[in-house]
Amino acid sequence: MSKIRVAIQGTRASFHEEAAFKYFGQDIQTVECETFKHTCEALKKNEADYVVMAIENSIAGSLLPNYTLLHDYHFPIVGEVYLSIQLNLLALPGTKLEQIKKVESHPIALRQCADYLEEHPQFKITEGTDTASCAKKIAENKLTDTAAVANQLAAKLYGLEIIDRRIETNKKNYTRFLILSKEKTENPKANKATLLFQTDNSIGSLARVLTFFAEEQINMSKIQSMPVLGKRNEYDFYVDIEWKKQNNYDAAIRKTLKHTINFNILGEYIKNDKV
Ligand SMILES: O=C(O)C(=O)Cc1ccccc1
Repeated sequence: MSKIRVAIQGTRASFHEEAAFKYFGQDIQTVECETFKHTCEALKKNEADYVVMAIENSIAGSLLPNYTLLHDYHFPIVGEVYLSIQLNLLALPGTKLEQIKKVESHPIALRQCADYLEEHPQFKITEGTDTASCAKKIAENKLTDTAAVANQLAAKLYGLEIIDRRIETNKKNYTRFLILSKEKTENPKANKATLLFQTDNSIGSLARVLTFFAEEQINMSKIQSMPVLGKRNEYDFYVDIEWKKQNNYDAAIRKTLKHTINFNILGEYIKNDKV
């Protein structure tokens, strides 16, 4: 049987692939894409079955351009995965820390080990497209003066050595990834949903909707607003909600539908408890 094809932004062994492994298991075919938009295009053109897309990081916050992609492509969200972001300094085997002059990684990863990098002012820092591509470049070009900030998976895949382990500032730092597919799948065990709607620009219009959730014992785990393109004072609200009883969810949706504009359920899926 052919493997599930999963599109990720970046290179094999990046955190996106680690997230894909956590959700689907290791027996998948990773489709490497240059940008997040390319991952959506791969799904649209049937070159992939799923997209794994980071949406939020505990340090860097929401990845706002990815909310725009959710809006524009409208692919159903079929799952989520939280990944603990554990960062290491990777170099060619046998390299000593004293030899390292340059450090390269994804901007979020660099930000997450800011304290460590400040302690080593001799490093010249460069941003790359993803953590794993920086590791791969060191291995392919045999760069003896360069290190990458990346995960253990990248060390293993590209034959690099971890010369400093767990260099992230905050050890409880995580990223939330969404799993997108082309088709909606009914999941009777779903206990979380992402909604997208607008409210009119009047007093209490959003507050009223939030009250419906409270009345139905529904927990709102996140709200993100994004301006509606070309319309001043109008916003799209992306709301994540969690429930215990299906009838509470159904009732809340019925009420919300009546009091919002352009109401959409972007996906109903199983909540991934944080790592
Ligand atoms: O560069 C990577 O490995 C990615 O997948 C992007 C990223 C970087 C840091 C934290 C989470 C995701």
